[in-house]
Amino acid sequence: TTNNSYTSNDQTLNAFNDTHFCKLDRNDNVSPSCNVTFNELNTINQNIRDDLSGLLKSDFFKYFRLDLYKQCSFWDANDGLCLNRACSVDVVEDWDKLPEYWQPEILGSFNNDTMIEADNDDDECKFLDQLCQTGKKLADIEDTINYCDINDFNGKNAVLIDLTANPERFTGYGGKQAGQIWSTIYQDNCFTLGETGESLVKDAFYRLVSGFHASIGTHLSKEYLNTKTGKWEPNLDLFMARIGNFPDRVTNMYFNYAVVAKALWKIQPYLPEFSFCDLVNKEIKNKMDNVISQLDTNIFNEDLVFANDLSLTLKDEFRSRFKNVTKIMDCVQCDRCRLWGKIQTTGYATALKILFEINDADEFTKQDIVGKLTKYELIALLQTFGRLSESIESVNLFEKMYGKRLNGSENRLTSFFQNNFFSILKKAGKSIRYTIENINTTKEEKEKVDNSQSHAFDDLRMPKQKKSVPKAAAGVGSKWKNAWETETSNVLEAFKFIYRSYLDLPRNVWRLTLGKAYKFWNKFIGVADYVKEDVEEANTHKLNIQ
Ligand SMILES: Cc1cc2nc3c(=O)[nH]c(=O)nc-3n(C[C@H](O)[C@H](O)[C@H](O)COP(=O)(O)OP(=O)(O)OC[C@H]3O[C@@H](n4cnc5c(N)ncnc54)[C@H](O)[C@@H]3O)c2cc1C
Repeated sequence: TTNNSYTSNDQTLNAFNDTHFCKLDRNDNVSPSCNVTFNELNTINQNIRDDLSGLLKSDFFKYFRLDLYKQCSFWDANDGLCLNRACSVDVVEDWDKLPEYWQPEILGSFNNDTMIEADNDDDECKFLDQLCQTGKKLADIEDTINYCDINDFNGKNAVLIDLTANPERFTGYGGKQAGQIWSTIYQDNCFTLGETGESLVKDAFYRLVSGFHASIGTHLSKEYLNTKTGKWEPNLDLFMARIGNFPDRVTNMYFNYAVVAKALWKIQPYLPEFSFCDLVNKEIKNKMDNVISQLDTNIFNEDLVFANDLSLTLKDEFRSRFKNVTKIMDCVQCDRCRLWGKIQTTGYATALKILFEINDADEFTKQDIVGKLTKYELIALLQTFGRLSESIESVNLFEKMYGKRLNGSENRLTSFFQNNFFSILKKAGKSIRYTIENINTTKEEKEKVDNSQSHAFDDLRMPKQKKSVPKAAAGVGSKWKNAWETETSNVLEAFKFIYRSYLDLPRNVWRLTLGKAYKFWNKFIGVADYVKEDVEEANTHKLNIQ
């Protein structure tokens, strides 16, 4: 099933105009369980970005093993194959180029069966032991504390994949099949009724899934194929239609960032005990340390999600439902999407295991759980954090693009002609209508409208929309006086705008022509296009119509 072309249809443009993008209060906490604001997470993310990217591109973290042909256990998933080139995965075939610790002799034969079946003394066990220094047999790993199937990565059909050669981006996968997967995942959010703390657990589960979904949507909008230029570039309209217009989805991405960050923070004390193969050990540990030391415990309070009196059954249910989410990735009919879907769900599953299964008061369980993490869980955890880090960076990028478009500097000439006299008159007309309607609407009616626009998440404080029209005073006389003052100021503003626009026009046209001429000349003589169109800001005068 493919959904190859995305054009800005009317729905998108309307969505863009009515956007909620700027209505998130960046100084609010991300959620009741996170003692950190959106702004603080943005700063943390900026500080760790370079080290994290370097870490994820290192030979140790950039390879992953996965069985891309595992059968979907939920339904017959043969009704839609993604045949786009972008859906495919390039697997590693040139083994000679791989670092020593990924060589088949060290990994163990790919024809061996799953980990559980693996002989305790075989090379793969030794390799994993070397990573975590557990000295424990793999068959000992308790499956009752896992939030994913950790055998997924060792099946006989598992292939080795270089993640840097297969970035997560727009693939064209979508339609009924992808929709079915998402709706099945959201249905997993139906917990047994009547359990204590059910709503918090349900809320956490929903946020995790929605944040994961939003993060994918952000990546595919950030790296979208522009079919005209053949380049991968950010698509603001697509981002707004899928994520930007939904503050709860943006919030959920930040929530997921906090969850995974806290899990990483929790394993930091055990970092010296990890052994990442002699060659890269020190370098990897330094980088991990640089990243994790920027995080702190307040980012997320896992104890608030699973309340103390929470019954074990509800926790078991949470675990098995999340396991289902990781399993349903086998039904994704686009290999590239399945790869990243599996990595991220495994990353979340690992974070949940660290957060919810470790008993802080019991040092033995801590060491036991962290010590038994497999290489794949660790890679998935870091890669998932990397995906979320990029999502947050992208949200900030899209916000800048959004601001630019709103201020009209993206297309100055178009914006100039859009703001011609007639559209100003139209805006002024709307404004008069709005003023009169506002005067005639009773206080109760206004409150009703405001309440109907309230959002699903109570903890997400959305600043009330600023009313630019002055509040009508009690008397009818002063209402008409206010309306008259507003309208005269609008008419004056309109005339000022037109006057300034005609003054600025020759200069803006000259700058635009010069910019284009530079570009054309560079293209003609074949040098890099170093002159950006927005090098010089054009003179713009903002229209302040009320
Ligand atoms: C596991 C998986 C991985 C994928 N990876 C990729 C990829 O790498 N590249 C790619 O191009 N496509 C990928 N896709 C496809 C992509 O997620 C969309 O399904 C596809 O682009 C079609 O989008 P859509 O607008 O029809 O709505 P969908 O994204 O399919 O969403 C279905 C419905 O869910 C609701 N919804 C949407 N987002 C959220 C949210 N964050 N929170 C709550 N509700 C929401 C909306 O009501 C929406 O109509 C993947 C799909 C899956 C299932």
